[in-house]
Amino acid sequence: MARSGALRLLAGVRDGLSLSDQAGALKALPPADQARAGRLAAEVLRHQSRADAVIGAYVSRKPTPQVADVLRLAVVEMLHLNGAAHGVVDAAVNLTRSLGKKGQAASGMVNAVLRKAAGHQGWPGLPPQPMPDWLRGPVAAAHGEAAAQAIEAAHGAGAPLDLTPKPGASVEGADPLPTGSLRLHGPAQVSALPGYTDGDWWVQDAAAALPARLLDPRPGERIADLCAAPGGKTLQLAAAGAQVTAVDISPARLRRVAENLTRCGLSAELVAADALDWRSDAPLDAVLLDAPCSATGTIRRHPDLPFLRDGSGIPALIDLQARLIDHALSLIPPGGRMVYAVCSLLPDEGETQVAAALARHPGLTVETPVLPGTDPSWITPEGGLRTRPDYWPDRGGMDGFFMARLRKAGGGG
Ligand SMILES: C[S@@+](CC[C@H](N)C(=O)[O-])C[C@H]1O[C@@H](n2cnc3c(N)ncnc32)[C@H](O)[C@@H]1O
Repeated sequence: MARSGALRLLAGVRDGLSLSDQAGALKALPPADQARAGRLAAEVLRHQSRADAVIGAYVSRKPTPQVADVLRLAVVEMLHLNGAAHGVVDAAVNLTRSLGKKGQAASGMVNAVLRKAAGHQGWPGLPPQPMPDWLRGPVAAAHGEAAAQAIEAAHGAGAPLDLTPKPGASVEGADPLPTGSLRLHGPAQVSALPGYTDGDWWVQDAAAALPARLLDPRPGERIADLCAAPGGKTLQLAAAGAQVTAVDISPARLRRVAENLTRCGLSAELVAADALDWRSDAPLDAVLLDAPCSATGTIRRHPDLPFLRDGSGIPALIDLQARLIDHALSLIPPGGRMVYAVCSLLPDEGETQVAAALARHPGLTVETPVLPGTDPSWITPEGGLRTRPDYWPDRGGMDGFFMARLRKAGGGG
């Protein structure tokens, strides 16, 4: 059942739906099968080019998209997830037969191809799935070819589960990371983990937890968290004792902020608004702007992203980010601070945005990030902090983020 669920999810991605858009699509399956279907679909997307290389060695004619997904799923199960060949091949043949007349005609071919693929020796040496050209070009230009390959390998490895603990909280069995996050390896049902109902922690990638730390919130400070949902950074700011206003354009996504705050026993003011139109009633001490972006730093956990995007939306995002930076700066007093962050691998959304903001705002400065557990080599020439999926390879990587702490001209600070 999980396999047919995975195929349904893959067909959805080919139709332009993200895996998270399809969260309700498998409701009829038991929860464990839904979870396994999601994991299988994600692994196929992470290794599609490698699976296609294996399949290509044994097919004489290009299979239909549906049959291609059955073949890819079986190859990934056998060669990557160490599934027992006989069970995987039988299941794939049955799934092919269930695809109607064309499937029945293809089932013999599927059986023959997969029996040969089961003995394929070259899987570990196959190159990782390449990033799409619109992403690979700028990443390789900024960081070099070796880094682009290392990032691709990190995308293939997927992501562990990171938690941000409330001050003083711990989670049994989780590895503490140098930056203060906790890391769990292997699949886990989040709501069944110790401390979930008590709200001792929330799910947040280790790199995603850095922008709020960079802002260095103090108890009692009034801080606006712009573009706040689902609220990982709002929770960090509130847990540090700040008076937080969380602004997001999406009321539905803000509801998730509310749920997370309630579970963790924290509070913040929630405002559903376009951040570009929002102004605070009372003076602010600081702003955190986690701007909407290409999300290309999160491909480890969202392997569907390269299949759904073609890069055409990026110029509009870059324009929006620049306008949000200018507006955020208008919200803080002279001498006030803001952190700009994006979960993007693209310099145009990170390093270049900050360089452009410095040029637009005379007197604006970037403060060198000093964050426990981060490496000085992550600091960029603009004075921001760049994280990449290939960092911490032995620990399981981290999301790609760019962040910078900006100090507005004037004031005493
Ligand atoms: C990268 S996510 C934010 C993640 C969040 N800061 C966290 O840590 O959980 C970007 C968010 O920006 C919101 N957004 C996009 N455009 C916006 C705008 N013009 N004003 C306010 N929020 C916006 C989206 O609804 C989305 O929730």
